[in-house]
Amino acid sequence: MTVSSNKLDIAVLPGDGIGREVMAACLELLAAVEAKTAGAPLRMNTWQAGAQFYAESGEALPNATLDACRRADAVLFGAMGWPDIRHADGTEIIPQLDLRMALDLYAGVRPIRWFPGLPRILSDERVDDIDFVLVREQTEGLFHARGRGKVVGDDEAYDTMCITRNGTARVSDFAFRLAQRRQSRRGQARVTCVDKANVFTSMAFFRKIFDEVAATHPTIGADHAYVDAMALVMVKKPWTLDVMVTENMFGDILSDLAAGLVGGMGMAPSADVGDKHALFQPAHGTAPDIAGQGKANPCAMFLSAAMMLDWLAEKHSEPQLEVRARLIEASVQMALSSGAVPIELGGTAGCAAVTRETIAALPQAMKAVA
Ligand SMILES: NC(=O)c1ccc[n+]([C@@H]2O[C@H](COP(=O)([O-])OP(=O)(O)OC[C@H]3O[C@@H](n4cnc5c(N)ncnc54)[C@H](O)[C@@H]3O)[C@@H](O)[C@H]2O)c1
Ligand SMILES: CC(C)[C@H](C(=O)O)[C@@H](O)C(=O)O
Ligand SMILES: [Mg+2]
Repeated sequence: MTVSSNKLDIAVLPGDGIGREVMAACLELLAAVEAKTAGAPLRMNTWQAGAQFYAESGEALPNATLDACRRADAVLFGAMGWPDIRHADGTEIIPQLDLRMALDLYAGVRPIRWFPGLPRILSDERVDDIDFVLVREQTEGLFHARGRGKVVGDDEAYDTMCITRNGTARVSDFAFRLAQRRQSRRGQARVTCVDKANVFTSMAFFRKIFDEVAATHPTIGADHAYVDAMALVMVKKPWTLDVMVTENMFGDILSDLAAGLVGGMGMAPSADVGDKHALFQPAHGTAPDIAGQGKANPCAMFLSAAMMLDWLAEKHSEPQLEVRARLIEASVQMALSSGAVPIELGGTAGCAAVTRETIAALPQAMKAVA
């Protein structure tokens, strides 16, 4: 790690499709933010990986890229995968899953927040209060089956769910510690275990371990919900939710549902966090339907970069990086509420316009953050 030189190394992996477009916009924003603030400079180094790179070179995640991610202080990631580029078994080239495993990024942190001023998806005015975080276990669950699934004859196929004590305990503990930090801001906090413990042994085990961890955090509320019922609550009263922790596949599905509540995938940032490493990426994919058209909403990428700055600020005791994170959030809010409504939300602002307006809002955001 590079704290001694006071520079922080960021491995930048733009990936495929709109991953490249939102990453270019994000690097522009980060440079503009850095030019206006003190604190450690970020040294951005771009590395190859992804489906397109696989099609060209036969490698999805070259060793040089993986090593750079291991060495870096953080990884900033666009999106990877392309529906036409697949392995022989029909699955896709998605090296982000290899990165999650290699760097042991066990907590998928997916915050969902409403940005006032945007056209509402739900008519209820309490959507303004939507502010929850989905914490997704990311190293096991049903994704344990990746590369291990089997087809028997041509009649049956099996993928196996794996839930371990350690995997569940550490992600549950992560969720409670996150709730604790939110409690200091909001006055109360609750972690909901989202499972399917009414049917599956593995899920009853997940809940049992969650309950054991909850007992070690007596000041934070804890409850449970079945994943199907949670899908309903997310749509009917998402403003009641706080922190949720769930199995890998459930978290993948619910996080897209959650993004829909606040405008779409372009509003959903995320962080893949481990004990040593962290990777920051929008929750969305490469969006082949709009790639190359300048229509991508870069806000999720911008907000993921803000999450990276917060994580680096805490890890390296660099409060100026936290200021930069607040600046990005404030300027995104100002750009959105001053009329740069992304195409995804029914507006006319493409990737370039949202980026331009966000950068233009920086001076005003600096006054608000000061
Ligand atoms: N983190 C990742 O890298 C990641 C995540 C999901 C999917 N993928 C991959 O991406 C490819 C496409 O997957 P998909 O279509 O299921 O999901 P997707 O997230 O790429 O797109 C789903 C829908 O959301 C829209 N969308 C997504 N991001 C947007 C943005 N920033 N601005 C505006 N609209 C946006 C798309 O246009 C599309 O209509 C697949 O190859 C998939 O495996 C990668
Ligand atoms: C692309 C895919 C492997 C990935 C996942 O399923 O985790 C994505 O959907 C996500 O949500 O980050
Ligand atoms: Mg997903």
